[in-house]
Amino acid sequence: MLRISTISRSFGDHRVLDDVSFDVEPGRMTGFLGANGAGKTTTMRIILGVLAPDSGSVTWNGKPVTQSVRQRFGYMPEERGLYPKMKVAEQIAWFGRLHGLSAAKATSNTEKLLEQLELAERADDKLEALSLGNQQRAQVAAALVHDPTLLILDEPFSGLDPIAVETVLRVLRERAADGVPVLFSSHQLAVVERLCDDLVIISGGRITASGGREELRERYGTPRYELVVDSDAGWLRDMPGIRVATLDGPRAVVEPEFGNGFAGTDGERLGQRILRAALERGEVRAFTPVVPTLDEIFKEAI
Ligand SMILES: Nc1ncnc2c1ncn2[C@@H]1O[C@H](COP(=O)(O)OP(=O)(O)OP(=O)(O)O)[C@@H](O)[C@H]1O
Repeated sequence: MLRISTISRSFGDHRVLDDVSFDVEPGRMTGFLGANGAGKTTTMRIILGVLAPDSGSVTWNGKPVTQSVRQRFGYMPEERGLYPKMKVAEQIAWFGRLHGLSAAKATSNTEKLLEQLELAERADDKLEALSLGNQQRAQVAAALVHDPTLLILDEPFSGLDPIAVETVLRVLRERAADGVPVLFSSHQLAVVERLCDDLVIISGGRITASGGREELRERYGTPRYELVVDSDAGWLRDMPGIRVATLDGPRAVVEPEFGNGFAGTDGERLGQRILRAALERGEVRAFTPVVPTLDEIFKEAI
């Protein structure tokens, strides 16, 4: 497991990271979400040892990260680092050699990855001849070629078309399933919402929320119910203990006025009271919990 503990970093008098702590667990895809300039890249650079923190520490399986441990990490930097004039397979294998693979292993890993990333046909083309999306697939291959113990990827999905997103995702998921912790940054909510198991949200250099995706939904999203009846649901406005979030004739979305929403015993009782009141007035077409989207959580957490 990778543990980031109370890391702070300033550039001049600009405090870019402020007491940042979170874990990246084996076997999980952890999405690192934040607006431009929130501090994602700086955090990743510190994990990779490219940049030193002013205070705080990074540990791998409980120990400080040494150079030999770091050599086994896989990193896809924000400023993509491949050589435009070099052939795709040649340079991916070369990256494998830089990370200590034998020539034979570097070649076989490269071939397998290019196959998986659907780039095999472009193996002997120069990188610059590839579309931007394909260049990005090659970047992913370069980060993975040495079978890393940890994967840190800066915006790996940005600029990819939906098919390429699926291809890259399949490859990353396979690594995660093998027990590799995967941390990937993104400022695209929709991408992260679908792809991550765990989520770390950073805003202005501070972690504002972190945890399992479902757990965060429950913790941060305001729980609501949608009620659909057979006549106007305006009577909900007079019901004590709830607030009507939206009302459109027979269709309403309600949330508790105070406390922990509809979670817990009190919340459940309140839910049942709303349902009974609706049944007393006629037919109930639907009564369903509304799961908050990551978008709502993100807005609440920053
Ligand atoms: N070397 C540097 N010198 C001065 N300021 C820096 C340096 N590197 C980063 N910063 C500043 O630190 C802040 C965080 O930048 P960082 O690149 O970590 O954010 P980010 O979340 O990765 O954003 P983006 O999505 O735009 O890449 C920004 O205000 C940036 O201008």
